[in-house]
Amino acid sequence: MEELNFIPNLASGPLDVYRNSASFNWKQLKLALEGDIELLRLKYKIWKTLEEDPLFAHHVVTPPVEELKRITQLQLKKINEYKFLTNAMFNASYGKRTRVIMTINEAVQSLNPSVSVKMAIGIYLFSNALLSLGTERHLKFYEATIKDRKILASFSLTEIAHGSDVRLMRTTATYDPRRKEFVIHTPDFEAAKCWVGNLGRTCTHTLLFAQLITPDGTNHGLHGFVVPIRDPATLETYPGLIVGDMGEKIGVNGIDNGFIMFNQYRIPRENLLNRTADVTEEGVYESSFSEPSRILGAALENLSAGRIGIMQESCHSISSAVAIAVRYAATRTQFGERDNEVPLIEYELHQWRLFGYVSAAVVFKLYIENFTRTYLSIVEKSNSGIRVDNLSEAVSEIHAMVSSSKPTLSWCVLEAAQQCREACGGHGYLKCANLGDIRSNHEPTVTYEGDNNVLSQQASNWLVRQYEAALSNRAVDSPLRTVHFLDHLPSIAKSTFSCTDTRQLKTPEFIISTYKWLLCWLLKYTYEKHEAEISSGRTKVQAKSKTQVYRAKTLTRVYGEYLALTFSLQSIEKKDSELQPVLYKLFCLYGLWSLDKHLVELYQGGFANKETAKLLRDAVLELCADLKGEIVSVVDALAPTDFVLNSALGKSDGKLYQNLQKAFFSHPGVFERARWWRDVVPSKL
Ligand SMILES: Cc1cc2nc3c(=O)[nH]c(=O)nc-3n(C[C@H](O)[C@H](O)[C@H](O)COP(=O)(O)OP(=O)(O)OC[C@H]3O[C@@H](n4cnc5c(N)ncnc54)[C@H](O)[C@@H]3O)c2cc1C
Repeated sequence: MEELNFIPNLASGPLDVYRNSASFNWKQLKLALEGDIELLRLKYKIWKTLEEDPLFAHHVVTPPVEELKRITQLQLKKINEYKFLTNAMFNASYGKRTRVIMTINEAVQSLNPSVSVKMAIGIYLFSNALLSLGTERHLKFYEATIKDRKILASFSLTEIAHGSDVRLMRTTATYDPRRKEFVIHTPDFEAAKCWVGNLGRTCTHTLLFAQLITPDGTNHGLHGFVVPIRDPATLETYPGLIVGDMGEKIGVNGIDNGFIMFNQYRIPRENLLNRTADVTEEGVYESSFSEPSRILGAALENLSAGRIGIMQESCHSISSAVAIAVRYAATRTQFGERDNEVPLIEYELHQWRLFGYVSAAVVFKLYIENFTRTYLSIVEKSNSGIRVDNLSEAVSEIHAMVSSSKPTLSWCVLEAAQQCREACGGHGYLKCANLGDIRSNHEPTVTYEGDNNVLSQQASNWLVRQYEAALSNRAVDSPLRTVHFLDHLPSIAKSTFSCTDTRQLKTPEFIISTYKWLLCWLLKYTYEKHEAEISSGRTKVQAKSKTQVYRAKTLTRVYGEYLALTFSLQSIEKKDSELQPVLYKLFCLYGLWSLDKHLVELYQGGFANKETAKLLRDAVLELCADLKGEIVSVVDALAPTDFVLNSALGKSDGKLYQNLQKAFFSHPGVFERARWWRDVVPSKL
């Protein structure tokens, strides 16, 4: 236990009543959820350092948008100066270094999401792209970004008229062999790049995706280019560019999202990221697929790393939201019998509203920690040229996993933030509760790095392909074994609900086998509809579109939940025996609480009988009741420090009304007469 002394103890107070009934030590659970003591130590070091720095002090009143952008940029500069990524960590193996970078990102995100997004795009996404899409000639940009921090980058893909459908983007990069340069051009406002984080005010370079055109007029499709935007010394944009800031958004206002139009803007030929394809000095296009395994690894990294980062951040957002709402529920009393007021947490309705989300937070954390390790080990092997069996299939499977999990997690976290806000009643609506900021800063994650509904379609396409293979007795391409159960399709499809007691439902075996049935049935339901649409004369695109609602979309969500369950279960099985009882309960609650939302499909497909809904819902409520004595310590394990949580309702001392009074009384001008009083009182004439 001494090894966990770097985690500050919690102040004694009203929450002790519930803390004392926990069956486990919350610090040990915290370590189990983090998965690595050194990374946990680093997180606490970052939080402590930033707490002591006035630049990171919280704002009681939201500053104007332009000021938020200034502060965010200054905070990023300061974080660079702190050098949380030490030289030793920087020189460690790819897997270790990336885990450290991800931890720094998570720690910063829970304090100020705008800074972490700024850092993730401006430093890590860009430098990763240089390594994976570029070659030796781009190392100077890499060093200047990640080591010297002289470059702050942005990522320009989205255009005004095209976002999800990237193929039709219209920004061009035409090669001019005379001057050995690419000429970047924006034909009209609809083709302006937009939404680009860091572009509005601050970035020095952008990673631009544009249609590459050779002198013979051939369009070779979208390629990546490093494009200088501003003079780093003055932040003046270069001639030939029209760059603007997009103005106020409904969250993450510290980020300067911008738009840009290029007017015959020239960049050197060498700025094309040329790992997979190049243009010779004379203007001949050459594809260089000399090392297919490395190229695939590179593609994998680019596609998935950013979305994994979003999922890690989502885990932090849901952890903070449930910590605030559960601590509030344990200290806030309302109603009761004979003047004996009862804490909200005692009400079954309140438990049901919140505990499912607490279980989701735990399951997601364990899932993402486990999955990240698997993912990084595959990328590391492939980058270093070590043979990875079925790499191409693994790349497709990981893409499907990420494309289903990002929607499943980010939507669930958004629902959680809203439910937690409501569970704190009117006080939850105060800025000082922090639930509003958590919600609105999290919200765009369902859209950026791939809109959730569009990503879902990519995941279901992969799933249906595996189903087709299983139907025709071909091998399922699932090196990570996420759908290897399709080899037993006929027997799974025949299974039905046979439980007679809630105890039989509250087991990983029941939950996992029910999910397998559900996936098999949704695959059949989606596939058969698609085939029927094709038979009726629709095109493939039309048929895909007609299978989304109730079918493919639900299939993807269920697959995302199944992944969270199977990966977290693997992790729970290896945890300390003292922690396992509570972890299994949380696992079962998440599984059954999620299955409750799929009862229609369980009945529709003939799995359920007349007892199913009753037993399943009884089991959910029993688990909620069982977890009541544990839940405060569970959220203690999930929560960051009080400074980071920044909530008058969710402080770990549980002194709800004292903290609320302090927040009210310290609000600037709280007791002042309105400065504008003269404008509104009746004039004396
Ligand atoms: C805060 C924020 C930061 C961002 N940062 C960046 C950045 O740094 N760089 C960058 O390049 N971009 C950035 N973006 C843009 C983001 O990546 C895009 O908004 C996203 O890819 C979606 O594209 P879109 O907005 O054009 O939506 P559209 O593609 O127009 O989609 C609109 C809606 O239609 C639905 N839809 C689309 N196609 C289909 C279909 N086939 N079937 C059914 N429904 C469909 C989608 O689900 C969506 O709900 C950012 C966006 C936000 C909000």
